[in-house]
Amino acid sequence: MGAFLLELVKPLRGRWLLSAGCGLAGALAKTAVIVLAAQGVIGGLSARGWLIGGLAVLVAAVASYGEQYFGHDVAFRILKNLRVRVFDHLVTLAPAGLDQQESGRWLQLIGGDIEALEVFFAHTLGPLAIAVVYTACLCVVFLTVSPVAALAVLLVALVVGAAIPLWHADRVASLTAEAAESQRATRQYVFESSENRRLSDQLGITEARAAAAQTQLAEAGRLRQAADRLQNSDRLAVVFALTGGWALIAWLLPPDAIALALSFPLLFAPHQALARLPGALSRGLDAGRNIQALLAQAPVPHHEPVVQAAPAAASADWAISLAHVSFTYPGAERAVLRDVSVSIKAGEVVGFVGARGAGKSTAAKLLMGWFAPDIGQLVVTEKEGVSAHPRRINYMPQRPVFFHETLRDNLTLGMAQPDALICERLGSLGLAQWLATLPAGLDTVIDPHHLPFSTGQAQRLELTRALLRPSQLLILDEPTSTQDPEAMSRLLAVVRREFQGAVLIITHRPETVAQCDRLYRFSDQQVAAVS
Ligand SMILES: Nc1ncnc2c1ncn2[C@@H]1O[C@H](COP(=O)(O)OP(=O)(O)OP(=O)(O)O)[C@@H](O)[C@H]1O
Repeated sequence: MGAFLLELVKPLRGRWLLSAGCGLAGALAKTAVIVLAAQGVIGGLSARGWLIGGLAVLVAAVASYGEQYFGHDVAFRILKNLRVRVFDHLVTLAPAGLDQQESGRWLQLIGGDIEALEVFFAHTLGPLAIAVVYTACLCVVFLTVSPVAALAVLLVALVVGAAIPLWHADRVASLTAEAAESQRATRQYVFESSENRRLSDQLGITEARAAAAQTQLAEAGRLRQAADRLQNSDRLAVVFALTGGWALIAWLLPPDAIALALSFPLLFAPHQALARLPGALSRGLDAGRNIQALLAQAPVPHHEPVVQAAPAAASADWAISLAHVSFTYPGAERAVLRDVSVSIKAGEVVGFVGARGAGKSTAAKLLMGWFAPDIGQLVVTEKEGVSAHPRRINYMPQRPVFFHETLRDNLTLGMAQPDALICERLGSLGLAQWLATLPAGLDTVIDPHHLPFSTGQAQRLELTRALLRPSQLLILDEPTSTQDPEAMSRLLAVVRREFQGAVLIITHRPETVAQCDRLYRFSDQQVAAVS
């Protein structure tokens, strides 16, 4: 873990050294100001003393600024680099690696964990390095007056900067970890609730979910406060340590070092800054572990089909099949599919039917090559001269997804498509009237949190999107779940008319089943062809 965290700071070590150097210079300059002030109070200060004091004030101010500037510069650069790395990695994990992952985990990683690392870099490594070097400098100064006094300084520095912060370290670490976990659960809860806001409204559970999220949020706050209280309670111990050290020093130092003795309790600010070390350290290490685990998660390689030549007399140009496939999800105990064979030919509309959880979507994911079968093969047969086989698959998931982009970009997903074609497709799916109501037509920006269309319209927009992307196999996962039977048969008629490739429909509804040329029924890990 330490190596991973150091590797993050390595490219920025120059700036980090500047920040730590400024911090050290600032701490030493402040110490000089305190001692010279004490000297001034007890017996007047020479002109040279005033000059040095004035310079020390200047150095302290400039160094403080430098420490903040370079320290935050390093922390924010690390934040940016990590966000880019995490995002790039998430892209490599999609789609199989992100399938069924908890949204709260991503939110916690991208929000909480990366920011905890920023705090970690800003408030642990720098202050620790400054405190260590500063202690050495302080000991050298006291050594010139009395070796025993230097030892006493070292002792007080160790008590204030190490022993007291470590006193409750275990308890603080566990409270901090609990607070982070509670925050993750809250994020998951809030995310799911806002995602399913319409459904929650319909079922009348919005209030209950909001109250539950509030309770969880309050619990995370309570745990964080408990950790803070524990760290704050150590302040009393610091006061005792400084008072004890002061008495010892006053007794040990010779009378001519009275200015040093007077200023003694004010010389340990860098050590007191370490009070938050255990909390920031444990949270930073925890966050580092989460991020490292994500970055170490290997992408599931796209599974390529076995390509075979189809006989010239074959009825279709190409076909894609699962041949005697068995499959268990990584980490799951029970196989979802056992010795399953399905096949889809060019031009067909095939339906996958069966109870919830029977493995219909899993079979579709295997056809798309998201996962490799444990046993059996993904096979594509194609006639000679058919250059592209159905690896160009369009998948319309159960839950429509929209981005904070214009309607045009939401539908084309960055592909250049003429507006006339987009409008024609929207019209054929019964959305022309709705389009006319939009203030800026295709340029209207869609806000995913305030969608300007119903759930049924959302599904038709998804279908428009699928029909706008050239593909050979269109997989529709529950495409008609929010449509009434009449609208649904109209939609499927449009798909049959507008789409030249093969269509695979995953469904529960008998009306949809009636539109299919052939059916496969999934049940109890098996599949049967229904004539
Ligand atoms: N990524 C995954 N990791 C682990 N288990 C999964 C994953 N995806 C699905 N499953 C499990 O595999 C089984 C089959 O799920 P699948 O989604 O294929 O069923 P389905 O027939 O499409 O159901 P539905 O009609 O509800 O969508 C279920 O028990 C599901 O919980």
